Amino acid sequence: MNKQDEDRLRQLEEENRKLKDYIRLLENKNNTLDNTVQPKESTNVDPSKFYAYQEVDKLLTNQQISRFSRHLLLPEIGVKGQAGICNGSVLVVGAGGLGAPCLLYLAAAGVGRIGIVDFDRVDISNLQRQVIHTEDRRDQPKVTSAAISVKNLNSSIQVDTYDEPFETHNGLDLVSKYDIIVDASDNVSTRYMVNDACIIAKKPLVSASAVRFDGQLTVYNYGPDCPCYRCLFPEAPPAETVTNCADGGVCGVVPGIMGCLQALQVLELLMIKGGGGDGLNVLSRRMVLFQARDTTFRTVQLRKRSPTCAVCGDHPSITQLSHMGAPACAAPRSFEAISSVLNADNRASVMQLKDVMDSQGEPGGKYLLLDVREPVQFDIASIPGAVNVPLKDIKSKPQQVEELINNVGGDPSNFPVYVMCRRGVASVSATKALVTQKSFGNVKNVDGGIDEWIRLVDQRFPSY
Ligand SMILES: Nc1ncnc2c1ncn2[C@@H]1O[C@H](COP(=O)(O)OP(=O)(O)OP(=O)(O)O)[C@@H](O)[C@H]1O
Repeated sequence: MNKQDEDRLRQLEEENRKLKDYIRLLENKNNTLDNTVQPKESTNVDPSKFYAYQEVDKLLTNQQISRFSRHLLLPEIGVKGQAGICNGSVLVVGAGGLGAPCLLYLAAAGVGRIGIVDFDRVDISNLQRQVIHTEDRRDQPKVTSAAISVKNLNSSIQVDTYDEPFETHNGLDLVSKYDIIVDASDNVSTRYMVNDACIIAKKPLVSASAVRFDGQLTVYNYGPDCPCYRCLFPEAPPAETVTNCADGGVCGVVPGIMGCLQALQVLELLMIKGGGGDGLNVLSRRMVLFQARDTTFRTVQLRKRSPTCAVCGDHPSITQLSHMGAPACAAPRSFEAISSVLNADNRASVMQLKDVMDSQGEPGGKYLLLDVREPVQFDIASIPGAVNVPLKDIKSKPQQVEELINNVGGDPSNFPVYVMCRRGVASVSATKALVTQKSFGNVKNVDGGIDEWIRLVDQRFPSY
């Protein structure tokens, strides 16, 4: 360490010591004001020595000084940084896996006004990672549940709840009410809408995603040459290439980590806005990639803002919000609509499958029940007698199915094959793949799959 650094360090230590004394003094003063607490005797500190900290009194209340003292002790945060946090406002889109930890840390850090927008209700499968919700709040709006937890943590902040989707008609209005926006949603359409709204309303956007064991984080629309989401992804990816947590799964801690990192970026932005945040580098034009399998973080440089970007480019064509892909809260396509592409001969209802099972016994010798889910899902639960051949194998090696039929002495040209999956989507593809093979003469998709089986036949089958 050089002499200059040593001097600076000594100076900081001295300032910290004084600040600690000052905080102690104020704590004593607060306690005196609070009649339930006996006043502590001040040590031998003379308040007249602390004229240098008069400014503190103006930026933060005494209660805030006591509450956030551990922040104030950090030179990077200091009084101005904390005041920036306390006076700041943040809108969090999505109170799910990312939003839950992010909201809790924003509240704990004292962000003055927090807006929460989500249209969903608390489901038991959320609790594995959405730590802001609780068992007794099942079926409650997520925004209400999140607001309760946030207020329990810090009653002094203002919480605005929006029990509705962030949409084309309300997005701009919502964004314009807050300093910083957090995208904690889970779908492409919302990502584009939130991005575009932030560009149009000139707000920094802290964006993250988490699925399986992977997380990503960046800050858009902040600093010179910073690209926006649309600069990086001008076209929405095909729907079938996007994996969400409900289908792909997610290790609960991963969104926890990424949501905390989002909170950190928000706090840095607010500190800087308040005039503090010395030495803090906001994650703009860089993206953090977290890989939980071997616990690695990687930071990659992002390309510059694109001058041809449709929303932040030199000649933007987008000035209003619109959808890229299906709206987040639109009802998913019904299984009836999905299976209607098949001929009636190639379809069976779950009740028809049940009748076959009741009359002919478990699948095996007289008919085949092909479960085309991934093995990891088949292992969760399956119908007795079902055989697991994942969709990709059916497409690449349909002869596997022929072998299964041959093994029980059947003739593929008329042996009944029922094809099933979780929701009746993959099974339609599998049925189509088998039907196009001339060798199979009696293939039926089980419409609606296991979800429908649970609804109409067996409620004891675990839903996931
Ligand atoms: N346009 C939107 N407006 C408001 N909230 C949204 C929007 N799009 C997504 N969300 C919310 O973002 C949250 C994302 O959370 P998460 O990724 O953990 O998924 P989930 O839907 O809660 O759970 P799962 O995918 O396992 O069913 C959800 O609560 C969802 O309702």
